Amino acid sequence: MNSKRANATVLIADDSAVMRTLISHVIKRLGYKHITADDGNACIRLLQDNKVDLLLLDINMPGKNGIDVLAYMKENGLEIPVIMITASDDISQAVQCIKMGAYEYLTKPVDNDRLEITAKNALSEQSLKKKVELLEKELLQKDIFKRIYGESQAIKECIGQATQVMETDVNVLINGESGTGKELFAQAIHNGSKRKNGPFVTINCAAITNELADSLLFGHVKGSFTGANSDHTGFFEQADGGTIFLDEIGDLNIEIQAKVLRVLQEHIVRRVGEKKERPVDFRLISATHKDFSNAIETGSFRADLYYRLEEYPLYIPPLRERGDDISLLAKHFLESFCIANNIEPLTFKPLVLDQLSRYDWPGNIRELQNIVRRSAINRTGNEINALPGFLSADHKRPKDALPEPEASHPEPVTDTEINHPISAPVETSLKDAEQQAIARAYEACRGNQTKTARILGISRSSLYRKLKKYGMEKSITLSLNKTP
Ligand SMILES: Nc1ncnc2c1ncn2[C@@H]1O[C@H](COP(=O)(O)OP(=O)(O)OP(=O)(O)O)[C@@H](O)[C@H]1O
Repeated sequence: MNSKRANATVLIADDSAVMRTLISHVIKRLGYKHITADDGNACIRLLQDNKVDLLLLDINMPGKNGIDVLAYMKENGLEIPVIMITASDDISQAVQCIKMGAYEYLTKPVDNDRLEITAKNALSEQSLKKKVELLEKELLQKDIFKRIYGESQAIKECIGQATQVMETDVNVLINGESGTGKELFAQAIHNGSKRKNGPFVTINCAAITNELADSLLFGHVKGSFTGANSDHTGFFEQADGGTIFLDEIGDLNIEIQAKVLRVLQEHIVRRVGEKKERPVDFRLISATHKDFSNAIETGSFRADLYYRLEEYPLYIPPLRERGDDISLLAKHFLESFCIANNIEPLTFKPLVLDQLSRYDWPGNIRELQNIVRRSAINRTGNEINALPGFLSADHKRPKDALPEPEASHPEPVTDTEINHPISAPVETSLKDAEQQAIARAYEACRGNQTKTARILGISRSSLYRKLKKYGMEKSITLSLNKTP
């Protein structure tokens, strides 16, 4: 017997003790676990408290009857197969139950062989349904993230997190260096959300001036100021039913921040020159490459707005932390370039791929894309064999430097490396101890943030925040680069 089905739990709900015993014997013989309820209310309680795979449900029970239980399951989205057990004069009720979604009905006295077959079929159909749902989800995920290339552990983690959050309506704050793909992720989250058929409105906050902010964000009515020649729908209203993406949110002027906060709290906008309030239904995704902790400390960014934006933080790692993704992306961009420009397929000489992978990519994927295009244009044959002066010397890593950390080439981290006792004096503050622990783990993992976070038992986003908070990111990176 399939071990998954052997673990199945069957709930038997019948007010007759004799029926419960008879059915339990059959279920036991099939190798399934069973629990029993003697009325409809007990059945609902057991459904609430247990993971039930199959329900055998009597129609006529005291308190809530079988039909009430079915109605409860429907209302609460409980998708468990139900086999109705009914007296032979209750066929019309049984038919009603099938219409309400029950899998099958059996009449009393229950024929054991029929019960066995029906229970087995119901469970295997259910497991097949779950497998199909899972496959559909995987296909959907592939489709949604199809523009995001990468096989590294780091990017897979980002896709995993984005998949989890996309079905919800929480605000997402995407953090990462410029050119890492923040906008691509924002779009993917929208495409995978229940708002996918609604608009996706992108605003570059750095480009919004104080004078135009109200009108751009909230709209205006004709004649409300000089030059307002017609009504204008603001960005928040344009995003009604969809997603608004506030890019470079860290650059939003402090005065505008207060206004954005109000809209986030109330989901109401008022156009300039109009008294009427308009409800707006949007989901907010924002992105920044900035360090918010400094901005909050210096008063240039409102803490209350930040906490609203960051209901779910998503950190996109820089390209240099994505190992083999550099070659993978370079080849992808080269192929796309050839197709788009109708030129014969080109390849990279291994030496060039090696040079690309030993570069720090301060401009991340955007920079890689540009360099691939330039090298394709400058090629002499079908193979790209040089990158004439394209890579800035400041960001090249010497040949004998440690390769950038990546999960697909994990550097073994020994217990002794990570389990150094923190030899701090008793009077050392918690903050110092935390800083030391992070520094040790970070160095032991050779700067691999994913591994560091795992070792410290915190999420990547928390690690990222802590590194920023202690101003450690840059100093640690520098010290790692100096490692002989
Ligand atoms: N994983 C990826 N696979 C393929 N293309 C990518 C990937 N990530 C980013 N790109 C491409 O790189 C470019 C930059 O991406 P994007 O604009 O999303 O980055 P960003 O982090 O929002 O940049 P900025 O901070 O400058 O706004 C785009 O052309 C995008 O299509």
